[in-house]
Amino acid sequence: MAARLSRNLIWRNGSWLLSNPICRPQVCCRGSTSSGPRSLSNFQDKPRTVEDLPHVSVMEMLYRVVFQGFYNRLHELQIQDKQRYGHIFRDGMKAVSVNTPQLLEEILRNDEKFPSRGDMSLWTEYRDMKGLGYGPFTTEGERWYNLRAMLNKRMLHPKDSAQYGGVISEVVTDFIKRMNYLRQSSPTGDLVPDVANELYRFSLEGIASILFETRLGCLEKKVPAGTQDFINAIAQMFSYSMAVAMSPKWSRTFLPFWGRYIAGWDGIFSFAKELIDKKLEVIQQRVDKKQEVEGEYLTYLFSNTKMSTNDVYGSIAELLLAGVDTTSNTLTWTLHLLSKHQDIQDKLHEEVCTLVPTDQHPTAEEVTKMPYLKSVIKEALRMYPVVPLNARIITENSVTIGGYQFPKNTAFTLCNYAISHDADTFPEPYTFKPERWLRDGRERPNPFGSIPFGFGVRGCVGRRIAELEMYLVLFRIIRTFQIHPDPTMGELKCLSRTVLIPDQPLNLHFVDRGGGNEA
Ligand code: HEM
Repeated sequence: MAARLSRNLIWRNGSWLLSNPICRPQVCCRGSTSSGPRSLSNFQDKPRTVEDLPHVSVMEMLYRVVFQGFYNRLHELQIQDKQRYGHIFRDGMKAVSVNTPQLLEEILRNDEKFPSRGDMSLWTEYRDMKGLGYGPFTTEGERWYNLRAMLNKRMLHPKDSAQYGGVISEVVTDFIKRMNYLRQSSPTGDLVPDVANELYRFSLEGIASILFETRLGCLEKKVPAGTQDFINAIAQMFSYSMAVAMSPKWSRTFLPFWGRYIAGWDGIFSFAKELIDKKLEVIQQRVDKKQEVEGEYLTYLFSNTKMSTNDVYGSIAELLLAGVDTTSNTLTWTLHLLSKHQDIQDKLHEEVCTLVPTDQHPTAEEVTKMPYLKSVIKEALRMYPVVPLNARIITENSVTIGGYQFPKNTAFTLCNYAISHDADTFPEPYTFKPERWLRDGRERPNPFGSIPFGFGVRGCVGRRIAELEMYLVLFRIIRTFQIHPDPTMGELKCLSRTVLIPDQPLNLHFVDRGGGNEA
């Protein structure tokens, strides 16, 4: 995601550009306009083309992003752009932005056999330099298709993810213990500072226990040194990616960004390789002794697919990177929203207490059948779509979207944030209302109004695992604690740093509900 977002703002040869700019249309065009979108009823005999769209000039985009400070509030810019330029327009990077559920559906229904989100050279360059394999983010075309066929198994279907319920439950138990330790160490006896950081540790521990089949110790009082280096390496790689994308290649020898960016990747891969190699050794020993080889995800990749070790390195690293910030920030926003809505929290508490006996931990099957719990997460993802922006490039054919005809290789920017705040689809779009998603006879919103995990064959491979992690941990947090806001904190705002993150550390009070089962 980071590389994709950075791609949107790449400075090359003195100008901002998108690596896959729109081709010049071959079809007839009738003059351009920047005065606003034309309604579909204006559609006449000849198809309208990209030239007929309202467009944002490069200078205007630069002014807003750099001088008006929207570079870390790109989600807000989506809302402003929608008001200014309408539902479909050419953005400052020459891609076509869409911001309604209907247009999003039109684009995604045109997904090809091998859908593409666009250039990932920021990530592939490192892999090429070091001779490493590509993972699901960086691979394209038929190779991507074959890779996904292997990765999807044991991950994509709810039945596949359910098998990780036990592993995740153990991580949840350690997380609750840690929350207790932190709150009890606080001056008030119930305050947990910087909840997002704790949820980051939880998500990393959770995904690593599935992928590497090993525990990293992120939830221990002191994180082991190797794990801490790995966490720092991820942060380093992400924090220098924008600077690397924006600086010309010739500056790499004297500006510090490239070296630090590469050092971040080195740290990520060396940690992942060490764990993968250890696992490979264990599997090999079992194979040599003709013993049955059983295990979780990594064992499956090695023993049931034809993936090379190099490709496993590439895929595991990308799964890991995609799975931590997304899950942890979604949980952060969910807890923030629940702390502000005690009525919704009470309703959720009632559901979790009714459906599972209080002396038992919930199973994967149980949590995935809880309508209110699922609606709470779905609504949090609607209000804070952690990936606020996505993309598609239609490479094979020309395509008609919203009555406009586009040549092949047109890049589309999918404005997830503006779409999921569309007032026609979601009345009171800035109000937290999990009820919107209940299947209790009421009319449900257009499904393309909120697709936080993307869509189709290129959609999120980790969706079911992320959902399971979030349901299991939220269930046990709500059963154990009542969450209250910290009144000393100011209003929590949202920043777009590849994913949507809070603009300040979120502190919350975790008041023991007195059930006695975990506290
Ligand atoms: C709340 C949690 C998560 C959200 C909201 C999320 C969202 C997304 C989105 C929007 C995409 C792009 C899909 C598209 O283009 O249609 C994506 C792709 C991806 N996600 Fe997730 N994700 C989450 C968790 C995870 C987890 C836990 C993993 C790993 C286990 C993961 C692995 C991936 C990978 C590998 C891709 C690229 C797939 C491809 O290009 O074939 N994600 N995710």
